[in-house]
Amino acid sequence: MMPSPPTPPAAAAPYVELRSAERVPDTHAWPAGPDDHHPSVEAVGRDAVPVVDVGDPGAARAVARAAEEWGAFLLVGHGVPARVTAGVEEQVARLFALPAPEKARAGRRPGEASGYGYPPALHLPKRMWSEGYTFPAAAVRAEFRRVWPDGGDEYLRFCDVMEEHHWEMRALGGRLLDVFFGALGLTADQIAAGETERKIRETLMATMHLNLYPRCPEPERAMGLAAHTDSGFFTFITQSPVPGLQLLRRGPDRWVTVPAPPGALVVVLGDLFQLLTNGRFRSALHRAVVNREQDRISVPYFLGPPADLAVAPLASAVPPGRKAAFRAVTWPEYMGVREKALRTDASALAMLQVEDEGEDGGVPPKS
Ligand SMILES: C=C1C[C@]23C[C@@]1(O)CC[C@H]2[C@@]12CCC[C@@](C)(C(=O)O1)[C@H]2[C@@H]3C(=O)O
Ligand SMILES: O=C(O)CCC(=O)C(=O)O
Ligand SMILES: [Fe+2]
Repeated sequence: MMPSPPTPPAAAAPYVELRSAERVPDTHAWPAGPDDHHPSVEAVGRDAVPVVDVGDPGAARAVARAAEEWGAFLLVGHGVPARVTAGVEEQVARLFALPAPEKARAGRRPGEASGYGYPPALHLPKRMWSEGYTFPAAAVRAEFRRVWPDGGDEYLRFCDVMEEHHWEMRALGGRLLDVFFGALGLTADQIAAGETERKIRETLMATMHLNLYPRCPEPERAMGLAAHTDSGFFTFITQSPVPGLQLLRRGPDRWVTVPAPPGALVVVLGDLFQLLTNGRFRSALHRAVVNREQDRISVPYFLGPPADLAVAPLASAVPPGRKAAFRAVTWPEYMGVREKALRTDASALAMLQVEDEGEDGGVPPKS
């Protein structure tokens, strides 16, 4: 689900050199849109972003609460070495610091899933104040030959670091998935014996999207990454210590700035997880804002089903005697539905909802 009305896509302009800009050019200046009518607030009191320690015996309960209320949380106690996270940020900064023609060698062409370029699923009237690079996490070595065709030390170092990050995140993804299953009420035995649960855990696919948000001379006129929900199951976001990620809290609607405590990963739930949990866990509307002083890097690691796996509500998430609230869909099908929904200002999840005695299927109102 994305909040903005359908708008003509921005002209396929190449990235402008954002770092040296003294003003925000017209192409990047965002008029006050629906998102901007909500105030941005600090993450304190009832707006404190939930923190979950994955090693805590009460983790499943904490995850259930956060997933129902926020669709997002900060994850600690995950065991990913700080050395790996620091290495990733260093390598991503180095990648984006390469001269423009070197990055352009890996430019993502229309219809391609990977490469240097704009977020593939956001079609917006204005450009965003960021640079991006998307690739399947398992294909880092093949992908980055496009940037460093001759291989060499820089290439090898980049790939080693990204691969180690991928292994850590993939293992953590499987572990957190079981915590989510526990949060739905499954016992350890049921999780171990469940055929669907096993299939989902074993086939989880990972995509990485590297984001650089350069510091901006007029941050209030620019947008780092426009408001969106992620489409997959869930996303781990490794972010630099510079805050910028915001989550939309409802009633009254307000943007909450997610803190960036050292070592914490942000977990954001996606639309297919809302569908998988029959609407019990919610995907989170989020965006990234920019600031005047510092560049910010974020490295989201998207986990979702393989392209040919149809995702339907888990039996354990459908209340006894009720029908599943959504029809089954594959990830590529869902992307198509979402694209169509965007053009008609509809909610993609609502389009997949199955009528059932008029009860709430768990789709939140469009913002
Ligand atoms: C796995 C994916 C999720 C994503 C589309 C993609 O194929 C690769 C990039 C991801 C991203 C990152 C920025 C925001 C977003 C909406 C977009 O346009 O590209 C997400 C996509 C998503 O979650 O649907
Ligand atoms: O920069 C961030 O923290 C968020 C990135 C994000 O939401 C995305 O790439 O999908
Ligand atoms: Fe996102």
